[in-house]
Amino acid sequence: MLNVKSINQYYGGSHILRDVSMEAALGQVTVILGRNGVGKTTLLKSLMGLVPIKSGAIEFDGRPIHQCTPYERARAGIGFVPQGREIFARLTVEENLRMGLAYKPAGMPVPAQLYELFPVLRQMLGRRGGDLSGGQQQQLAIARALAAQPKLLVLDEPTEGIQPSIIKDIGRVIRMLADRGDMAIVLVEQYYDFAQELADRYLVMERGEVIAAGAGKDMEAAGVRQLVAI
Ligand SMILES: Nc1ncnc2c1ncn2[C@@H]1O[C@H](COP(=O)(O)OP(=O)(O)OP(=O)(O)O)[C@@H](O)[C@H]1O
Repeated sequence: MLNVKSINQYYGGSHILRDVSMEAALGQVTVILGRNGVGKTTLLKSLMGLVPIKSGAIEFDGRPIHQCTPYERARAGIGFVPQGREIFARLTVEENLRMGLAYKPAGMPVPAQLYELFPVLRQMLGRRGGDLSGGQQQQLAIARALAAQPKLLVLDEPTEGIQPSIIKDIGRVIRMLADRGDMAIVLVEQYYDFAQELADRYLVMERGEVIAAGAGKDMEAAGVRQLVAI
């Protein structure tokens, strides 16, 4: 589904991603862990085409996409939930959800299933995004990414600054989406227990490199908790 082959990325003269390779499969949650500043967000931005890579390749659904614009990648079926959520504060919840459909044919409805996943959004359709709590905004950001029914969902630290009950809800939704079997999920996460609970596969980054990877069930035994402890 997603195949990242030895990518290198630079910010100016700083070599940030160093020969990073990874895969994500349908029906699986692939978790990326690592301490602050190791390049996790940069890796996701490279997947989305928000920053250019200098070398390597990114294949999605069997075709190279690393030359494609972010718009083309979204159209190809990649949904992105950015760090910090990036909700449109002055637009309503419903308008935010419609933004997720921006590149779909005009008049396409917001999938009703989103309100089953996040019932709170249905109650708040007319409320401005900026007036929602952090947890509700996170749910809205995920729902907005899901509106276009992506084949790959990429999430950057969805638990950051969110209260425990909503973290649980978000975890349930991520598991459910993966178990449906028609979507691959890539999750960057610093909250170890949440990451471990969801991971089918994991990889750990340090200074722009992948230093460990394996099956989610082996994370504890492999000492990943210690690798990412601050
Ligand atoms: N726009 C930028 N210009 C220059 N350097 C940047 C830029 N964005 C990030 N960096 C640097 O790239 C490195 C990787 O940052 P990145 O945000 O990818 O790390 P991260 O693992 O996601 O960290 P965090 O968990 O804090 O979000 C850091 O050293 C950071 O300072």
